[in-house]
Amino acid sequence: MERRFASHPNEVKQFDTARLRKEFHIPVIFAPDELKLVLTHEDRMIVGGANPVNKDVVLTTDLKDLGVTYFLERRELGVINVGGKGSVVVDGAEYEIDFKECLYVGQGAKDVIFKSADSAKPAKFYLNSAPAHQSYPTTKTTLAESESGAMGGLENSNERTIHRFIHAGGVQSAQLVMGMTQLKPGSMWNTMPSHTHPRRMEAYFYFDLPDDSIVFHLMGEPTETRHIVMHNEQAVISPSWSIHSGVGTHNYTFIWSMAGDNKRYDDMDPVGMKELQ
Ligand SMILES: O=C[C@H](O)[C@@H](O)CC(=O)C(=O)O
Ligand SMILES: [Zn+2]
Repeated sequence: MERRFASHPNEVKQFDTARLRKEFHIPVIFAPDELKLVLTHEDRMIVGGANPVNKDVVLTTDLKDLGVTYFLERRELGVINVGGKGSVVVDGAEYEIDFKECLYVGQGAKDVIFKSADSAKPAKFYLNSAPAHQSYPTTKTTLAESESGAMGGLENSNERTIHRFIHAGGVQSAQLVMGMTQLKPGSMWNTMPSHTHPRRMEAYFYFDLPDDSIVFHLMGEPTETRHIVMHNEQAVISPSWSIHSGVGTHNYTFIWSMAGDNKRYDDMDPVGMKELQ
């Protein structure tokens, strides 16, 4: 497991492109038959992926990684499948998780195994895990069961549908909040006007993006914005003090996830358009 430390905004102001990418950009989420994990010290969120192709992928850890005997001993997990049909087996109970479906796995689950239904169309499980000191029930949510709503408009090129899976009013968790936003064709902007939430960090994972398209992800303090170029199926870490927004050369979908002091989706400090620099 890769470990990244947290960054101070005064230091980040000095970063060049390579350093910004090294600290915040996660270029590889899926590798065949592997579990890829990045632990950031921003609220100790883990961002990663499991991509079972020719064999199942097991959620493992060792004493050096988390200092526990099994991964979810003191953590909870959110999973969204962005690939072919698959399933997640949690302590012997199998949950079929199809494209854009979500599984929450509560603290204390000992054995978590990721499976693909068809190796020609492997499942791609995007993963987020946060520390948890209380167990909540393992729960699957389909797109139709999620709390969804329309946001934005075509005149601002940000017509999109938001799906909230794990949040205060949905699937219960200790601190993890997770959902997915799908942009309509012709809409390129997410989360503009932008916001920060000093009470929670956030991670974005961009997908449904053609190979020859990119997203300029925007980060930084509102008066010190920077960009990180994103390709399909890549993630980016947003510290609590940073905006997180983006504009693509094509429409796309992204998964957002947060960890921190509360689970209130609407707890955001809006940044006025005229404040941005
Ligand atoms: O704190 C919440 C997050 O930044 C996202 O949910 C924003 C988002 O999905 C969007 O505007 O499209
Ligand atoms: Zn946010």
